[in-house]
Amino acid sequence: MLQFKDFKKSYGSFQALSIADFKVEQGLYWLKGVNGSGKSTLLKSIAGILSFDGDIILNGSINQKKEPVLYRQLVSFAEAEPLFPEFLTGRELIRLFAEARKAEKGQEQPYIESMQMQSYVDRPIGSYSSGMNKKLSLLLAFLGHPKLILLDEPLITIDTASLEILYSWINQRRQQEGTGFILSSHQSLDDATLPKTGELLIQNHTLQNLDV
Ligand SMILES: Nc1ncnc2c1ncn2[C@@H]1O[C@H](COP(=O)(O)OP(=O)(O)OP(=O)(O)O)[C@@H](O)[C@H]1O
Repeated sequence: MLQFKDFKKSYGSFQALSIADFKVEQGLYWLKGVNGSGKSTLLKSIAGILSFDGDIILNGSINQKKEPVLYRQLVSFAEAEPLFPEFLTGRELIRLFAEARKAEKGQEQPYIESMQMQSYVDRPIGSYSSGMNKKLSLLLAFLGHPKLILLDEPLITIDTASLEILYSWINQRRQQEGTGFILSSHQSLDDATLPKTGELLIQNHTLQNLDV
């Protein structure tokens, strides 16, 4: 699903991550690591938001640096603490993302309904609570048909019922489209409704795969 080649990410003179050669097979992974270990840095690098040295390759051939448009259509990302333009409504933002990802018309509607966003999706985002904002960011990550969905701290802010809905979205995409997922979390999540392939651990600036 994902391959790192001579990957290095530094902030100024501080090297945050260094991954020589590492492959992540298709599946659902929990990305773990203590505060400051580099989880968000890694996810933002995979998403194409941060610059880095080396290469990240999707599905064996799509190099983020060589085919950035195609790559970004196939990899979506929901930030841990999303910030959106406050003057747009949720639905306006959904339309923008849907167009960029070439989503079919109306794809968002079942997601809006299952997450019970109907009452506020047409209101400006500036009026949203943090949980409403988080649900919107999760929905945006599912628009179109990405091959890989990255969710940074999906468990924070949303309530337990919404978490179950999110799990059902993830399971459905995995079953129907074979979508890959990398989810970061501080908490251990051994939930039978979300069978995982493995755990990725960031330690000492590098990445390990812990088989489960
Ligand atoms: N914009 C930045 N400028 C300088 N250093 C940064 C920047 N962003 C992150 N870092 C550093 O990179 C390292 C990794 O940070 P990152 O936010 O990726 O960790 P994290 O594992 O997501 O942390 P947390 O669990 O606390 O959210 C930390 O040492 C942090 O101080």
